[in-house]
Amino acid sequence: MLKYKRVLLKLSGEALMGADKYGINTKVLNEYAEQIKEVAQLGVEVGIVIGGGNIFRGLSGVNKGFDRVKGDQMGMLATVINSIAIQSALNSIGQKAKVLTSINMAPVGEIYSKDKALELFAQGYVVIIGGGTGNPFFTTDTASSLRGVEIEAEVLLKGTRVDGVYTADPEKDPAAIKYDELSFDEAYNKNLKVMDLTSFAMCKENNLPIIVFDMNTAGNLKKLLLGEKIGTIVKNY
Ligand SMILES: Nc1ncnc2c1ncn2[C@@H]1O[C@H](COP(=O)(O)OP(=O)(O)OP(=O)(O)O)[C@@H](O)[C@H]1O
Ligand SMILES: O=c1ccn([C@@H]2O[C@H](COP(=O)(O)O)[C@@H](O)[C@H]2O)c(=O)[nH]1
Repeated sequence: MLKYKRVLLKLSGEALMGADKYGINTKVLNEYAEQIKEVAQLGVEVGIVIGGGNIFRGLSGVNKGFDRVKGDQMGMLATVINSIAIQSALNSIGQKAKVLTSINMAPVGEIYSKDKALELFAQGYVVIIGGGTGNPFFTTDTASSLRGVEIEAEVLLKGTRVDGVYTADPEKDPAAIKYDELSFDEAYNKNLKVMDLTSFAMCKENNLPIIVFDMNTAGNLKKLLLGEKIGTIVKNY
């Protein structure tokens, strides 16, 4: 039996690079598409927000002399490129999927609205929301909490390349210890950098639990949706 009927899946842009140094690794892309199709076919309504770190981040632009707002706009466009890639990979394996964008850019995708997203869910589409929040100075983590709350998702699934939330960044500190669960307050107060603070705050205020899990292990997404305990859950207690 399904544990969650409607979810917001946040995918890491950086994880989409796989072992490459830049851009989209098609093997990873296709594996993600297979996992998403598998749960969509079970009847789960899946909204997706994907990052852009495999292509461009506003802050790295600042280091190279770009104006922050322009850099962030470039970053938001990077998330649209990733969104189109996911849509295309899903379509090629027979899964209906559409991109909605937070910035007006038809014909790439229709402009995002809650109503449009729900209409597409009812028609069996996976809905990919590109362009972040549409505003600079935010991240796709915050976009995923915002869209997750808006579409009334039951959970925000953060699929990434680490298998949960740790006491410190596990990619930098081998002594870091994994949590099975923790509260938003703990995550916020300990400044655990797996999600940004704005995103944690938005989920806390709106009571949207987050599960951080390893999206690079095939089958994990399905197991989660069927109720298996994978990754780390962050929620209100
Ligand atoms: N306390 C922590 N626990 C787990 N991961 C952490 C922690 N602190 C930092 N991280 C890092 O957070 C990363 C996961 O975040 P995310 O999926 O947003 O990746 P990203 O590189 O920021 O991708 P994006 O391209 O979407 O911005 C992990 O790869 C990990 O290195
Ligand atoms: O609402 C948003 C979301 C994203 N950005 C910019 O895009 C890049 C890529 O997103 P990540 O979450 O870092 O993967 C981000 O660095 C910002 O520059 C944005 O401006 N507004």
